[in-house]
Amino acid sequence: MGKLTRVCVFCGSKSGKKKIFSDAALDLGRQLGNSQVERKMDLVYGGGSGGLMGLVSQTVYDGGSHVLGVIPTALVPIEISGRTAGEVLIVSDMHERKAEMARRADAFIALPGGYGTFEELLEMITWSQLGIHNKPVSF
Ligand SMILES: CC(C)=CCNc1ncnc2c1ncn2[C@@H]1O[C@H](COP(=O)(O)O)[C@@H](O)[C@H]1O
Repeated sequence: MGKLTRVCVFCGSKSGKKKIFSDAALDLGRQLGNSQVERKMDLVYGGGSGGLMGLVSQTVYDGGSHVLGVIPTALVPIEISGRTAGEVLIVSDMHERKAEMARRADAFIALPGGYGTFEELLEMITWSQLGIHNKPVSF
């Protein structure tokens, strides 16, 4: 396995009811963005500006790592309100979004989320099982 430089994080478009969810998002964001930490990495994520997605992306960006959000055109008005942290790649549909996220990342991490997070995580696990990629998946 090559060096891990860019991680894809799947997580909720909402913050959820428990503080522990946003604590986990902040903690991961700080580790990825912090140059003092061995795990400093760039971020690929779903591009949303709210919920845990917004929290992780802003924290990684504030820490100084590169952030790329990948979002389908149709979801821009739904998942982006106000400013997003870092660069945004607008794609045509959900399939392209997942394919771009998978292609651009060296590893995948899922944080708490809803059905969307679950779907993304399971797809990366099944792609690994089928040998479509050989990248670590953690949750
Ligand atoms: C059309 C199609 C292929 C649907 C498959 N379903 C999905 N595939 C990929 N990402 C998704 C899907 N459903 C929701 N998401 C995304 O997953 C992210 C987290 O959603 P959630 O808050 O965990 O809920 C959101 O950005 C949401 O847009």
